Amino acid sequence: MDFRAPVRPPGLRAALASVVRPRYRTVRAVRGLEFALRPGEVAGFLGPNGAGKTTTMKMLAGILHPTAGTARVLGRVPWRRERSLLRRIALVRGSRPLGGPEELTVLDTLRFQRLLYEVPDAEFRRNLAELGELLELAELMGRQVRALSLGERMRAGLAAALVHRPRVLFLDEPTIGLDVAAAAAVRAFLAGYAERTAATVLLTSHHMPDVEALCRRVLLIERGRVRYDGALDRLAAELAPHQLVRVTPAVAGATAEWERFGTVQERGEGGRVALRVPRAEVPRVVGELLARLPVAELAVEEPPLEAVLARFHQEDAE
Ligand SMILES: Nc1ncnc2c1ncn2[C@@H]1O[C@H](COP(=O)(O)OP(=O)(O)OP(=O)(O)O)[C@@H](O)[C@H]1O
Repeated sequence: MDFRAPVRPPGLRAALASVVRPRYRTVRAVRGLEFALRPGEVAGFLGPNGAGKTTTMKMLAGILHPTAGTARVLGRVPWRRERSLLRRIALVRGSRPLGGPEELTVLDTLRFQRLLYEVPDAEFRRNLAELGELLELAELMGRQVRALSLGERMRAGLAAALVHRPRVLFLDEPTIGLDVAAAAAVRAFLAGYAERTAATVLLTSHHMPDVEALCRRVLLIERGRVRYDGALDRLAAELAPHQLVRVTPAVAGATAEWERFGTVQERGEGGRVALRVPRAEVPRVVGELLARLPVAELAVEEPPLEAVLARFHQEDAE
């Protein structure tokens, strides 16, 4: 997917010139991206800023027409915008949870969605009752959208996106900007929704708790291409060249020359340490530690996903 982006040099003269003779450059946002989701699957779609996640989601939701390539959602080409498809999918953007006029109340916004998606009356009332309860919308129904906080907007936006019971859900950073409790509530709601309705979900988020709560499979993209497609719990093993070896000495305060075994990452009470050890050397290091030191506890862990991705994103940017 290429964008034709205007190029505007700084300065008034250049700004005027660009009105008369605009110049453009081509931005390649997504290239050769290939993946398929099984029905009912909930997959995380990860990658650094600008990797092409939102562009991909917009194409799959029928909002953007790609300059090359093809895709199918529920067997249809999304950018043909067939009503039968649009009525079975939804895109929720955390940065803009509710479209439509801000003067409408939440209830009117939901009614507007009902008309747009031609949801039969009985089904609308049933879905509304369920979503209203799960998202605690009772107090918000009569309020104007413009007066809602970000967290309230997100709850109302989810109800608006789900009132037609989409089979496929594209979630673009659904917890962005939410406080810890609101983000946890949205996560719990989404996990419940996916399980109850068996919807297929593609989720982007820079918050690992979202991904860990919802997805067993993740796709990691980098500059518009798939870099990893597999189980979430194998992602760290795939990307991180080291593991953490946590050691608690049997005798409090007993130390070793830790630097001989790895890089000390943390020190705790009673001489506890966490060592960063190159993956291939972990068996040898564990063997040596056990042989040389009275050890009360020893554990080998994958490094935290946040740290692994942060390092990966940084390398990608370099
Ligand atoms: N309308 C546009 N015109 C020009 N370039 C665009 C346009 N939309 C996106 N891009 C560019 O395409 C690339 C991919 O952007 P996209 O928004 O898909 O990334 P993303 O992975 O969703 O990033 P983030 O995590 O920051 O939301 C970026 O380089 C971006 O600047």
